[in-house]
Amino acid sequence: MTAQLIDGNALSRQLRTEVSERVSALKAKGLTPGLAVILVGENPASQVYVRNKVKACEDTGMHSVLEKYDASMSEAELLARVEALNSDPTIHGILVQLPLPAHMDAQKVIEAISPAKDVDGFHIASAGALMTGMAGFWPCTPYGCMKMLESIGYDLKGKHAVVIGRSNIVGKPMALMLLQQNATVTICHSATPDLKAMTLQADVIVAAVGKRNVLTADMVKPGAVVLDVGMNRNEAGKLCGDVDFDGVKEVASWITPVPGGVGPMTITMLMVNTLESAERALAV
Ligand SMILES: Nc1nc(=O)c2c([nH]1)NC[C@@H]1CN(c3ccc(C(=O)N[C@@H](CCC(=O)O)C(=O)O)cc3)C=[N+]21
Repeated sequence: MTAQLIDGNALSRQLRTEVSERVSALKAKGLTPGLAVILVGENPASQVYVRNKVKACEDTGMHSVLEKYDASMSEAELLARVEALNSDPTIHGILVQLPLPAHMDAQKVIEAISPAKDVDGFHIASAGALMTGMAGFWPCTPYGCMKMLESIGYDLKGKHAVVIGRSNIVGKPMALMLLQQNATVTICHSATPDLKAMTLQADVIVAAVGKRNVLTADMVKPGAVVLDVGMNRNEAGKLCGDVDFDGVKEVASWITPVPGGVGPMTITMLMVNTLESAERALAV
């Protein structure tokens, strides 16, 4: 058997078209959604991601501001920039690109962002909203994974979902979103003694570790749905995920590729959150 592809580029195009239409409707009411992206330092991967985010804004008709600062910027200066954007009425979403330089406390900077503009969904208020089912912003990567499952008409009710990885940005929020859709959820991590015994029971597997070949074909139940959140490079410098794609695609029913899978969906959900924030601002 060969799995069908969940195409993150195609789904992103479709969702971004819907976003563009809602952006036009807001503009007709006199409001242009705006995203501010702050990049501190010269991390080459971050430069690429940030450029993609700004381009996605332009493509959907949103306003965007990219603020680039030297790695020597002080934490106090960054906090002052965040404060200024919090009170800027043309900005509905604020994203501080991670990782930040080592002399900064990333969580402290995130907590300085107004929860109303926390389109990354990293603020403790956003995490609390997700946990309790209140209105807030969902972190973009797991949110994109949920949209991918929705796109294939997958009903999570009564299914067993196994999440590999427990980060605040992907693993933990992913588990909560799957739980909200009535899946039985298992979170596996570096201290899980027998990962394969867990994944073999899974109807849905989300691999979010940041290490190649965490999931191989022998670990997957035939017909399972596999979502690959990994962003790694192989020896040849080629982008690859956490899943041994060539092996697992022979066992799974659906699988996301890397590149062209969860990555573009992350950016799409950032657009969705920013639009949503602007719509909420208008509703006030
Ligand atoms: N505050 C903050 N929010 C983030 O959302 C955030 C962050 N910091 N720091 C870095 C990570 C990484 N990230 C990616 C988003 C899209 C792709 C993506 O579109 N990838 C393409 C390939 C891009 C390429 O060729 O390098 C794909 O998978 O097809 C990748 C990585 C967001 N991040």
